[in-house]
Order: sequence, then C-alpha cells, then structure tokens
Amino acid sequence: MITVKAPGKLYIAGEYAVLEPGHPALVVALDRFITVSITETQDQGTINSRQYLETNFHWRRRGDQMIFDNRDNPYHYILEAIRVVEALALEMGHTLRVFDLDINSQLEDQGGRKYGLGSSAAVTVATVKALIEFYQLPLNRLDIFKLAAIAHFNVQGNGSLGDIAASVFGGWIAFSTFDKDWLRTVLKNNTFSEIIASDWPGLKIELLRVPSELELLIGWTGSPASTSHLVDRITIAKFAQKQQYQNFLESSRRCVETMIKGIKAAEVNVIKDGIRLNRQLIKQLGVFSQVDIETPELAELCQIAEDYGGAAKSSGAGGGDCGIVLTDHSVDQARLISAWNQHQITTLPLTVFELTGANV
Ligand SMILES: Nc1ncnc2c1ncn2[C@@H]1O[C@H](COP(=O)(O)OP(=O)(O)OP(=O)(O)O)[C@@H](O)[C@H]1O
Ligand SMILES: C[C@@](O)(CCOP(=O)(O)O)CC(=O)O
Repeated sequence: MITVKAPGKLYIAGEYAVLEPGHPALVVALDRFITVSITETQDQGTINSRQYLETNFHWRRRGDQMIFDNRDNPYHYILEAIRVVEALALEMGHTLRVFDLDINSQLEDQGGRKYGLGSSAAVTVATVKALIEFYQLPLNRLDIFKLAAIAHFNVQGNGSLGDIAASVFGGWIAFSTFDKDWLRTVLKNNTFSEIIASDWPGLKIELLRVPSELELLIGWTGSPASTSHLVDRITIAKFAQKQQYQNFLESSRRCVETMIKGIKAAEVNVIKDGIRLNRQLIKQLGVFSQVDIETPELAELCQIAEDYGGAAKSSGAGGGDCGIVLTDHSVDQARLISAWNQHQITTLPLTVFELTGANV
C-alpha cells in the first residue's frame, strides 16, 4: 500500500485578481491534510472516502477505460485526477492496473462542514501523487502541479489553481496563473507528455520566506461558501462593470507586488498595510459587483483583529469560510482570540506547512 498526503491552503491576498494572468496572489499551505492510500487489487477496485462513507464507489477496467455508474459519483476530482495521470502513464508505456483508493480528510469539521481550506485541490493533488507513485512515473513537483491543475481545471473550470500550487509546493508562495485559453487549446491538440514538458504561458510560482516575527491567525465563521459560485458572479460583473474591474485588477496587482517586496525586505509593516489595502480593494469589488464577499461575520472578525493591532481580511472567495490575520510582537493574540470566542468566531489552530526533504 502507498500512502501520500497533500495539505490544505488559505489565500492571504490577491484573490479574484489572481484569476487573470499577470496578477499575483499570496497563498499558504497549512498543516491539515487529505490522505490518499492506494492498494493494487484484482478485477474490481473501490474508491472510498471516509467523508462519503455511504457512497462507496465501484469500478472495473475495460481495456484502458474505467467503467462506473455515474450515479454513484461524488468523486469528480479524484476520477479526473486518475484519468489524467493514467493517460500520461499510457503515453509513457506503462500497463494500467486495478486498485483501491482510500481517502481521508482533515479539512472539514466533525459534522462534515468544510472550513474553506481547499479540499478539492488537496484531494486532487493527493490523488495525482498517489497514482504517480503507483505507476512510478519520474515526475517533479512542477509536473505534479501541472497534472493536478489540468484535472482540477477540467472539473471546476473557473479557478486560478493557486490552491493547487500551495498544496504541491507548501509554505508561502506568490502565484500568478497561466493562460486558460492556451491550456484549453493544447489539451485538444497535444499529448500530456508534451503539455507537461512545455512552459505554461503566464504561470509563476515563487516560494517566499516571510520574516519570523510575522504570525498567521485564522478565524472561521462557521458558514461554508461556494467558491465557484462566487467566482461566476464576479465574472458577470467583470463584463458589466469593465472599467471598475480593470481598476480593481491594476490596484490589486500593485498592492500584492508591494507586499512581495515587503516580504523579501522583511518589512512587517509593509506586509500588514498591504493586507489592509487588499481588504479594501476586495470590499469595493464586492460592492460594485453586488456580491457579499465580506459578510457581516467576516467584517466582525476583521474589526476585532484590527482592534488588537492585527492586519485582517477575508480569505479566498469570502462569503463565509475563513478570515486571516497577520500579527507581530505588538499583538496580544490571547486577548484577540478570547474576543473572537465571545463573538462565535472559531480560531483554527493551524500553522503554515513547509515542504522539507522529510515530508515531500
Ligand atoms: N474527503 C474528500 N473525499 C473526496 N472528495 C472530496 C473530499 N473533500 C473534498 N472533496 C471534493 O471537493 C469538493 C469540495 O470542493 P469545494 O471547492 O466546494 O470546496 P473546497 O475546495 O474545500 O473549498 P474552498 O474553495 O472554499 O477552499 C467536494 O464536492 C468533493 O468533490
Ligand atoms: C476567488 C479566488 O481568487 C480565490 C478562492 O479562494 P478559496 O478557494 O475560496 O479559498 C478564486 C481562485 O483563485 O481560484
């Protein structure tokens, strides 16, 4: 049996603008994981997720096809990840085999409510990593990003794939997305080996080291939000409010680039001010798009954190899920957390997950 894991993530800054190439976001991997185990079997394989226990998934192999009943299927990301890696394995001359997959997630609470920590990305990355080990494909981390990004893109279709980058590379990263029209075109005309070997136009993944006094606090509002639904609504506003959207893109780009410089120069105040400016930009985007990105619960979470000297904003698509706070020595974290508790905001006790030789 082979067991691999992939971490969840949170966006720190640059959300929505990062959907356009050339507009960076900051994103971190967190020390909560989705684990995938793969075991070779005969004839019939199962796909089994601890979070979907009633819906065991049965499949057979007919030649190079997986045969299953689509009505059983809550496993879109996993199946697409398998399809993509197996297509590459075939191109590389491997014979496909039958296996059981077992999935377990730490990215939701006991009651099955998601925290907004990128479970769809983590399950895709973990499945890709498991299959790559199973077929012993000689691939590097950027290859894994590309395969998982293709699988996720084929299912969700409207994300930047920064969540996949965080889950593959770990730590703090500056991420700019690639040209989606390019990917759509090459997927129709090229082999996976060719696509993996090419430079993806626009794609930039830079690993960053943040100053050690900078700490990340995460507050959870307890209400899940649908990222792809929120992104669709912003996409409508992008065409209806062209000029305001362009202004948003430009301001977000400048703001995140300043933050990246601040990180490299270890200037904590520049980074914190960047969070505050990015919060305002995203709030304005919500107002002119008429999308509730910073909900009243997220606004309260941020206000409390600001009262104690933290720099706070909604994380990711907003509409619920989590808010993030950057703190330094000047912030009394214990009092901030106790104020959050009094307002039904749950602190998620997570830290940034760095990939080291030992935990690749
Ligand atoms: N433990 C799991 N087992 C199998 N599939 C999972 C698991 N966790 C998540 N998924 C897949 O990911 C989907 C959830 O993706 P969605 O984009 O709604 O949430 P998310 O990625 O956690 O959220 P966010 O984008 O807010 O970070 C599920 O519908 C399922 O297809
Ligand atoms: C709004 C967006 O920029 C960030 C979404 O973040 P999250 O998955 O809601 O944490 C969308 C994306 O980058 O895919």
